[in-house]
Amino acid sequence: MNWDEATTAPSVVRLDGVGFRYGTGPEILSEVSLDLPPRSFHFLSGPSGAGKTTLIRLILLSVRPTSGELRLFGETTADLAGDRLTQFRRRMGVVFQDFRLLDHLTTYQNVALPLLVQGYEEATFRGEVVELLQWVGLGDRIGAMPPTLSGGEKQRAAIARALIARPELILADEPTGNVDPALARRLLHLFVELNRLGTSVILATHDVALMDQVEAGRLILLDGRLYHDP
Ligand SMILES: Nc1ncnc2c1ncn2[C@@H]1O[C@H](COP(=O)(O)OP(=O)(O)OP(=O)(O)O)[C@@H](O)[C@H]1O
Repeated sequence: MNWDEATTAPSVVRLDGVGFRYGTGPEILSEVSLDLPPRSFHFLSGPSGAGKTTLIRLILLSVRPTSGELRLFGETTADLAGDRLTQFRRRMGVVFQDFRLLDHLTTYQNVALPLLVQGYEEATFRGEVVELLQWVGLGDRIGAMPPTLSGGEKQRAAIARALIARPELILADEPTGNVDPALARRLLHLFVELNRLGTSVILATHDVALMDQVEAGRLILLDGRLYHDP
């Protein structure tokens, strides 16, 4: 990237004074502002119930701000609907806390699903899916059904599925929960490597020891407010 591109590239995620409540419930997020440049890596932390998953759902456009503005890839998202909304969502990959793998499909089919849904022919991506599964260390579990995978294997399958369509932004909600510290470090390094290749990463975690291993921005949610460290 040359200097001109670096200075003009729009923020991947920008929130200005965003507030959010579920229905008529209490305000979960208040006056949240955030400006994440392309190719950045941020941890998102905060106590249980602070709103980390909610913030991720907002960025994924699964729920909409009750106040303030959310911009993605330099564009306002307030009026997105239909095909345009689908196009925006396809620019993001997500690893859910509970994996959300489909139990009746193999590991390979789960990871290939986002490409099938987008209308690609299997012959065009088969090698790529296998290569990605090998990259996340699941080369020998390609034909396995999710109920037979360990927690760590399910997490890696969910990570591979989030990456297969080469998203510009990846959101991962506790992707290293439920695995031992050594595997957590390996999974973290998958995200670091991905970030080196150009993808922006937001990784929600409670794990301070994990955050200490990577030099990255830290976003901290506390009482509905978002703090930046540094
Ligand atoms: N669909 C919903 N309807 C109403 N309230 C909700 C809903 N989802 C979450 N909440 C509430 O919003 C608040 C924030 O929840 P959220 O899951 O975003 O927190 P979190 O920081 O991700 O928590 P954890 O670390 O435990 O996963 C909590 O008080 C939760 O009870």
